[in-house]
Amino acid sequence: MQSGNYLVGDPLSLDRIRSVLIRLEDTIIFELIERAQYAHNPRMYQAGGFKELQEVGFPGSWLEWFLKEIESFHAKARRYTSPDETPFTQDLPDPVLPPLKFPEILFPNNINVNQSILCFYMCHIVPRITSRTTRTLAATKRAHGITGAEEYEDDGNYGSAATIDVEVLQAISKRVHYGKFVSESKFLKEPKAFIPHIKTRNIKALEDLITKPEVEKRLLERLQKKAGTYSQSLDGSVGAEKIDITSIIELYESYIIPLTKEVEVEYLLHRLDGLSEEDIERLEKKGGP
Ligand SMILES: C=C(O[C@@H]1C=C(C(=O)O)C=C[C@H]1O)C(=O)O
Repeated sequence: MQSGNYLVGDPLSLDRIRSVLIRLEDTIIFELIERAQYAHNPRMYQAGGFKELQEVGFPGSWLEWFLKEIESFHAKARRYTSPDETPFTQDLPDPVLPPLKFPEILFPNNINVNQSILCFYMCHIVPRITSRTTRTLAATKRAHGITGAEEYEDDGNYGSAATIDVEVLQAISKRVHYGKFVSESKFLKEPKAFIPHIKTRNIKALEDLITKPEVEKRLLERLQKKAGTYSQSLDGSVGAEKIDITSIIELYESYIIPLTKEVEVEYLLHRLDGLSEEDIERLEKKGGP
């Protein structure tokens, strides 16, 4: 397994980049299993869902407040000076330490698709992965005479659930934005294949160039195995799986992979920005940035 730290080895080796994506699969699956142990708790995702937050001057949702507070601390610890970290929160504080000197691996860009990640996570993923726990909670409440709207979806574990939500979102964000490293690696391997389509902004041609169906197929097969193994109860009891495995496959197939490819294409569309014709010709002839 190659190091995930791009300061070690060839930072643009596609194999090394893919090994980082594979490691992030484990983080995402385990964190989703953790989140699935709590109910949906939909008020956590509603702006104004907690009057206590409004009273302290924060108009957003419980989860947005967690993201702001956690990312503000991480920003002071210079987390977002690293090119493989992308915040959800805007206007973060400056680091208390001078930024680390990272090698200029990526072409300058300000691609950030975290609002799309936040949207699909809250709207589609959380309700799906927590549905079993939510149903069990409702049955328990009914057994204690609590019926109607009070039955559903809320177990009050807002702090624990939001802490896990932030960890899942940060892992998904890192995975999706790693598409920039993937694109830089593929571009430098054969610039002349990409340059004409970048110049004509032929998105479909760029999508076809970066898409590797066999890699995606292997990923989904690996995910099925991993999710099946990780979600099993230790006693191997059937039906007590900790999470709906198909929800993890759907997360990747419908959201993570498509969004990663959108990041790859967006990065390529701006890969020649500011370069002179001579720079581009040099790229076409010899390769290299
Ligand atoms: C990330 C890559 O680029 C594309 C996106 C993939 C993904 O999001 O898993 C997999 C293969 C490619 O279609 C890659 O080539 O490894």
